[in-house]
Amino acid sequence: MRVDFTKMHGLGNDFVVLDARVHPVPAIDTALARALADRRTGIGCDQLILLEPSDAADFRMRIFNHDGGEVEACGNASRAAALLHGSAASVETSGGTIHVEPTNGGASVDMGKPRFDWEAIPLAYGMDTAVMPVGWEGLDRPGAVNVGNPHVVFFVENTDAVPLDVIGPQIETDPLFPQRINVNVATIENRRHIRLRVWERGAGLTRACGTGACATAVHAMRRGLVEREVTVTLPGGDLIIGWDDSERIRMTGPASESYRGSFEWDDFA
Ligand SMILES: N[C@H](CCC[C@H](N)C(=O)O)C(=O)O
Repeated sequence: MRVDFTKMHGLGNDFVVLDARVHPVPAIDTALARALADRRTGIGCDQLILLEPSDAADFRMRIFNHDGGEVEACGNASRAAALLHGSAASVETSGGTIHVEPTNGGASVDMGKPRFDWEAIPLAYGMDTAVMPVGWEGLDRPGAVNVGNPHVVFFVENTDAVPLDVIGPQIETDPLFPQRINVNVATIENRRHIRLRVWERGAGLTRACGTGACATAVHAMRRGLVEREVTVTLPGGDLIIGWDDSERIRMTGPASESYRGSFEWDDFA
């Protein structure tokens, strides 16, 4: 069976998007998602995105990481879905319902409210998630937050000096995080600017992580380090994150379509 796809990205965090609202898409399992995402033998992407009809929202978005695991949220893909959809929409995800709105060259997304309690992250045992009494190889006292998916946030003097390719997977898979975790290392440049690098759960180092930018921004705000609207500079570019009195996080940034293609499903099944 031939299946159409759209190759998209948000600041270089790239996706293969399948749209089951316009053509049939067979069931996706971990092995198939991993095979499609493989950059040598598959189409290649950080995340495989499946759009489907929804009874609870304008459409549903399912997210499969590079390792094939299905996860709850993907900020950059939310903007790509908005671009593809072409108008404002509510989007059902397993991490909650978000609201997307296309803008000139990208989209603005209401990512909902962050959750800070340890059971919501989740952590394996209770602790203060604002400044956690834990550390790994020189990275310590992080914050943790769930923004649809789980994140741990470290503030450091210089993000480029952190061997994130080495320490990221150690933290991602630490037993403290029963569902693993996305690892953010951030430098506060000033009260309106954060520099961020992310080791993503199930995908590794990516050019950008939308939920990571949201998690990092709200932690910096919670600690009083930045204003309630900041620019977050990732290796792939900038996102604007706001967190207003409604407690809902708003992320604004670019999204792009790279090309369209099709593949033989049975070649990967
Ligand atoms: N690796 C993330 C999913 C993708 C998040 C990232 N691509 C984004 O833009 O938010 C996780 O396992 O929760």
